[in-house]
Amino acid sequence: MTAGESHGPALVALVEGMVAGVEITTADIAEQLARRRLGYGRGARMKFEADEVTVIGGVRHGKTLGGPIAVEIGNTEWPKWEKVMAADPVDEDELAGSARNAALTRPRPGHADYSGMLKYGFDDARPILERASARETAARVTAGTVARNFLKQVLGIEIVSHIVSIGDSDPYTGPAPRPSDLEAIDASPVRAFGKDAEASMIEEIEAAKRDGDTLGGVVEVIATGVPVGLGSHVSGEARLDSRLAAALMGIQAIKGVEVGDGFETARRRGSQAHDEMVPGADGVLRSTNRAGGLEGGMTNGEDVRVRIAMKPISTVPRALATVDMTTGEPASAIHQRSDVCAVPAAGVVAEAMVALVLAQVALEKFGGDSVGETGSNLRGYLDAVEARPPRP
Ligand SMILES: Cc1cc2nc3c(=O)[nH]c(=O)nc-3n(C[C@H](O)[C@H](O)[C@H](O)COP(=O)(O)O)c2cc1C
Ligand SMILES: C=C(O[C@@H]1CC(C(=O)O)=C[C@@H](OP(=O)(O)O)[C@H]1O)C(=O)O
Repeated sequence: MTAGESHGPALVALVEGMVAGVEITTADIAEQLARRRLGYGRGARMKFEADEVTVIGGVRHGKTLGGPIAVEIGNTEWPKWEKVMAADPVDEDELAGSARNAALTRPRPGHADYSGMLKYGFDDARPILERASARETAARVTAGTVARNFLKQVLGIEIVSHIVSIGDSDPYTGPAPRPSDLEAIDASPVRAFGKDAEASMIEEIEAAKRDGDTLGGVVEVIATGVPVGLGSHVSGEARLDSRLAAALMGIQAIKGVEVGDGFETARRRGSQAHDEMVPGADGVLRSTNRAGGLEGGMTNGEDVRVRIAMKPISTVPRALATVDMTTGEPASAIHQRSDVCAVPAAGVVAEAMVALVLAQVALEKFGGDSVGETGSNLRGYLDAVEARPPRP
């Protein structure tokens, strides 16, 4: 669970259900938050604002305690917004003349402004955009860091993402990266895995910037070391593919989720769409992973691989046509500043969402209250699984 507004004093992330003994520090969270702020095409706000991490509860001397974990992500820009976003009533005089407090009455097509103003009964988009803003993803990345550490320390699962394309750039078509490639990917200004794809993405962003426009793109997330049998076939809600899709679609501006080869699979014949099995020395082997590690709503022991489609940023500098909600007249949509492209950041957020879902299904399967107990439950299961089928 997360709480907090974009220009509020802080965001809060609350993680429930994590076992005791997971190693996690303020520095681990800060490191993941720093990754989220990077990326060619991000707006000015990423430069002047900083995330201040304070772990409020659930962790002692660098290890989780088994209770809810609460983390505050303070916003260094708060002093500028103290009055405009105050929780308690503020004297009208104190707000008079404040540009920041001026009512935002020209909803941006593509953002939450219009529907939110009507649904929640506001004449000003401020109360809507404050919570709709993807600033909230800082809290998700924070929660995801706890899940990420748990997955790595207990199950050996690691997660990497990279940007496949931005706007109409030439998509990356090479082999999927491994977790050991993460540092190189983060060193790329667009979080690309491959120099050709990187150059094409940067070109797209430059062109959009010149034209006062914005861009979306495609992100791929890969989880390695995932044991067979997470998730379940027994119901729609239990299927891991549906849970991953819901979590990823829940990220601001994500409009599509693809599992494995996804839409491309729909164009293939069955003989070319699935991942054939052959007996190997260590069990069943697959020469392909078109399914993205998921069959029947369960992991099949291969890498989990998903892609997401992000729409272009809706605060378009060359402002889009809208209607002023006060006068009913045609108008230009709100624009003060914004990201041109936030796809690289969305990749880091997507890693966090995948980590949270995988941690949840792993804990459903293996249970336990401590790293040791969950680990021994996992080992018992893996011993049973590894004995099947008999080796030829
Ligand atoms: C990391 C990230 C950064 C974003 N930055 C902006 C931004 O600067 N300006 C903007 O209008 N939308 C931005 N968005 C997108 C909005 O949050 C999103 O368009 C809005 O929530 C409406 O999208 P929806 O239809 O998916 O809810 C960003 C999204 C993400 C994931
Ligand atoms: C602050 C963050 O992202 C913000 C997400 C966002 C939006 O509309 O989603 C709009 C921008 O904020 P503002 O309109 O105040 O410039 C981004 O900077 C962040 O990611 O930390």
